[in-house]
Amino acid sequence: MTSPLYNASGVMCRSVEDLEAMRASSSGALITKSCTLEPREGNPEPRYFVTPLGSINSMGLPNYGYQYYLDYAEKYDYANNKPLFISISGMSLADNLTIIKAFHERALPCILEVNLSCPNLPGKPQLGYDLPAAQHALEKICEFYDRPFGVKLPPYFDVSHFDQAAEVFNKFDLLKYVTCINSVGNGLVIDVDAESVVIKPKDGLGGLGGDYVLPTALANVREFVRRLPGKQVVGCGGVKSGREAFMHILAGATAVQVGSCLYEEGVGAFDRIAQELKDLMAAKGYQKLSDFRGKLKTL
Ligand SMILES: CC(C)(C)CCc1c(C(=O)O)[nH]c(=O)[nH]c1=O
Repeated sequence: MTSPLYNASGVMCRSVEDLEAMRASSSGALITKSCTLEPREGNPEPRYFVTPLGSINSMGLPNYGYQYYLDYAEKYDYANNKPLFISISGMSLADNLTIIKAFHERALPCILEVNLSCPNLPGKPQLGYDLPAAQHALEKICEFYDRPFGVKLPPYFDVSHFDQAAEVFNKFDLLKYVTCINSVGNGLVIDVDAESVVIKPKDGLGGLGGDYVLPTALANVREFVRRLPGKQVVGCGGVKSGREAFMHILAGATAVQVGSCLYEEGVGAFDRIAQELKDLMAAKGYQKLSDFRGKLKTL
């Protein structure tokens, strides 16, 4: 069976070496690091920090520029390999459109995923939190892009925001899936002994991953599954064993991404988590994911 697990964008996917390690792993797919028009160094280090409860990062979009990933996508052997997703996070709408147009011209089988945590105009919230701007961006993309694509969503925390966001996404038939969630933004991890923050950028503020975000990730998956008929939801956030993968699928996820845990454990995480999920399903008498997908009970 093809694994329902793959990497969260940003982890094990910046270089061709990373991508080839993902392709050789037991994951069911792979996604690239969000790319920009030009290559970027990213933020000063330390910019990723591991804690007992997960991770905090302010990488700053380090990537080799979109042509690097376009080149990888052109050389990719789609007939004999798992699906390839390309994450796009231009520094402006114009950059996003330039990048998407370049991929569109090549008509490759890879699937584009627009990272809505991408920067907006200076001083404005990220696109995912500026829904009129997100709708405008999606309209400009769909003026020419005519193939299925997805978006990576930041976490939402207010029910009205689930409603407003879903209202935008439901306007776009080619938007076939959403990935919930990106890291929980602007957390602050403190080292008591050093009396200091743990990452250099943004005076220590960074996106949280791991155990910190699991309940928020599950809520976003379940709420968007309910609100986006005909679309799929990919679960991301807090997956470190078969149990969390099971939770995401029970909440309605079609597939499940692994970020912080993959960063720490490496590609062995895919084998371990898939086996744990298989064992859990067997113990519960489930043969396939659709036996329990979206069947979370309420009280
Ligand atoms: C936060 C941005 C730098 C604007 C986008 C890239 C990104 C980063 C990153 O490159 O810092 N980290 C995340 O956890 N999620 C992301 O979407």
